[in-house]
Formats: sequence, structure tokens, C-alpha cells
Amino acid sequence: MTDAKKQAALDYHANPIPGKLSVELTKPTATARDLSLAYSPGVAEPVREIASDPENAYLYTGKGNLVAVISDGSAILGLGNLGPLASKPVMEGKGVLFKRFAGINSVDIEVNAESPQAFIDTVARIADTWGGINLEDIKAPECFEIEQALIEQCSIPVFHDDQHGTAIVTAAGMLNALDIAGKSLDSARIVCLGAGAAAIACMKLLVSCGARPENIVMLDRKGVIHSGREDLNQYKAMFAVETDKRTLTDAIEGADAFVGLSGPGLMSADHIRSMAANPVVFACTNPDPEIHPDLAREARPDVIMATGRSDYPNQVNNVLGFPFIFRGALDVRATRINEEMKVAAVHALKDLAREPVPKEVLEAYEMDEMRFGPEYIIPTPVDIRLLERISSAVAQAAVDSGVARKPYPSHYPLKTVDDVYGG
Ligand SMILES: O=C([O-])CC(=O)C(=O)O
Ligand SMILES: [Mg+2]
Repeated sequence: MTDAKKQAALDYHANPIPGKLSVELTKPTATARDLSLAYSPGVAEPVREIASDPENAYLYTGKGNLVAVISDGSAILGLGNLGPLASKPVMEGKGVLFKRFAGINSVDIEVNAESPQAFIDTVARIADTWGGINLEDIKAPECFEIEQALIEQCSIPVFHDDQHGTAIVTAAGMLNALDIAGKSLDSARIVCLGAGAAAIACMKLLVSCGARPENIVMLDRKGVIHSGREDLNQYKAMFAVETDKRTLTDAIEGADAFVGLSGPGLMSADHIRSMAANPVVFACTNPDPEIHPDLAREARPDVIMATGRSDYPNQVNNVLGFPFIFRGALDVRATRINEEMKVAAVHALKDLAREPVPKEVLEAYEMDEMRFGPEYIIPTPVDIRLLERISSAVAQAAVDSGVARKPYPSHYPLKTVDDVYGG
């Protein structure tokens, strides 16, 4: 970023009031009567109701539309372990996106935990008060154990956004990009640079969607993850392949697709030049991608390129997933977000990219045209139809797969965030 853009980002966060979120009241509070209902003595009535049946919390409190965004700051974007407090702008940012795109209230919680177990215990003890828990920016491999333990201990959806949100959006974008390149997922040779939370989840979901494990080469900081390595944790070991390739230069030659979830600037023009025809390059590290889109295009005019950023075409970022996935899960009171719901989200997102783009989106991006092709493989976050399509698909999949505690919502499909409480 230029110095001017950096300063603009700081000013945006500082002015006119610090931060990006506030709390609003939903009930009248003008009169003594109002206050006697909102607080003592009236508040005792919903207390008694909830004490006698915890489900009543959905009726008398904000629980059903409230998500906790929880991090320990151990893997903030692609910036690394900068601690809980430094993660707060990102967690507030996730709250902005939850509210803006899906009408979901959220509170950010940054936990200073000395161990994964301490983090798990902290979250488990406060879990009941939320409709769902979005885990964010927690480093691998600890994030896998943390998420699994919390899913087991909580009866509300617990979702590690960097794994599954990113994987859903990547899979949708990849299916479309390969299609545009005239290729298919089941025969594509894929190189994944990075072996953290997002990388492992992305490759797992691509395999669920039809990619062949033997066609995937994953690299961590030490190079290719191959079957001869003895330093692999169980998550990386799932992707160990028999190969004599050792470096990115070895692996990328002739590859159809590259997925970068690693660090800034790790891919060179030479790497991209050695890929197969119509290469698909997802350089998704935030804020600075593995290769700059301008450099990639200069090296390979036939590239189909995506980044995690909103200032270039094809933003493959979990913002296209998590707000709407939680919306659908909350509205059927799902006990968890399962594989069926994730795959339903992939297809809803992928299919939406093939439809004509509404004029509001063109205006927001100051473009005359956007149409399914190399420069538009995935919808943009401002596309209001995401709310309708993904939430509906996820809610239906939750009902069909037996994790919903309520029927498919009668107020669906949602056309705007003003509709989220129904009529
Ligand atoms: O915040 C973003 O832009 C996407 C994300 O979750 C990350 O990079 O960790
Ligand atoms: Mg994140």
C-alpha cells in the first residue's frame, strides 16, 4: 500500500469515533414504564422463563441472531502471531461484514490463552450465550484441535472461518475458473503453497468436490510435503505424496492451478510462466498476495487470477461465505455446520457467478460490465443475491441432513438484511 492508503486506513479506523462497530437499542426506553419493562422489575420475567427452559433465550434475548467472533491473534490474516489485542481490528471487521451482509449481530472476543486447552475452556464456558461461534485467525495445527473440541462441547454452530469459509469460496472459484480454462477439477494438477489452516481445509474440500489427492502437491515452509518427510503433523501427512519434487519451482511446472495461502511475494513471474495453458492462480494471502496480479498478468496474459483483496477482480475471500453460512445456520437453529451445508454453499456461490450481474454491483465497482469469464469467476461481496442464495442453500442442507432444530424458514428467501427477523 502507498503511504497515503496506509494513512487512509488508519484514519478510517480512528475517525469520527474509534473502531467500526457500535451497539443499538431495539426497544423503547423513553418512559419510566419502558425502563420498568427493560430492567427491574420487568426483566425478572424472561429470567424465570429462561431458567425453566433454556430455549426461551431465543425468544427473549438476542441470542438467536448473535455470533461471537473469537480469536487468540495467533495467525492474524497473513501477518502472523501478533497477539490477541492486535487482532481486534480484524475481529471488529468480521462483525462489520456479519452485520452489513447478513444482518447478524456480533461481538468480538480476543482471548489471551496460554494453551489450546485454556482457549477451549474459555470459549466453552461462554458458549451458551451465543447463537453461533466464529473462530478466526487461530494458527495451525492448534486450530484443528480447538475447533474439534468446541464442536463436540457446544450445541451451537462453531465454525473456523479461515478453514471452512476460505475453503468454500476457493472451491466455488476453482470450479468456475477451471471450467473457464477448459479443464476440470478431477484431472487438474494443483499446487498449494501453504500448509496452514486455510490451505489444509481448502485442499480437503477440493477433494470432496472431485479433485484427486494424487494430483495435489502441497508445500510448507520446508518445501514439498512428500512421503519421505518425517517432520509432518497428522494434518500435513494427509497430503504427503510420493514424488521427487522438492521446491515450488519443481512443483509448479506444468501445473493447472496454484492456490497460495502462505505469505506475500512467494511466487515469481518465472513460476507462473512454467504453468500449463490458461493457468489458474489464486494468490489469497492477505493483505499482500503471493504474486501481484499485474505481475502475474504480465508474465502470463492467459492467467485466470484471483486474490483475497477487494481492490482487484475475483476476490476469493471468506467474506463471500461466513456471513451467509451463519445466516442460514442460525435461521434453522442448526446444531452445527456440517459437510452437507458447506458443499451446498459451494454450489450456490459457484452457480450465482454464472448469472447476469445486477446494476447495483456494477455501480459499486464502477464497471460497465461484469460477466462470467476470466475477470469474473465469483460474485462480489456487495451482491445482495448472496444473502438469498447461500442462506437458503445452507438452511435447506441443514434441514435435509438432520442438524436443524427448526423447519426451513417461512420468511425465506431473504431479499435484504431488513428481512432477517421475518414478517
Ligand atoms: O480477513 C480476511 O480478509 C480474510 C481472512 O479471514 C484472513 O486473511 O485471515
Ligand atoms: Mg481470517
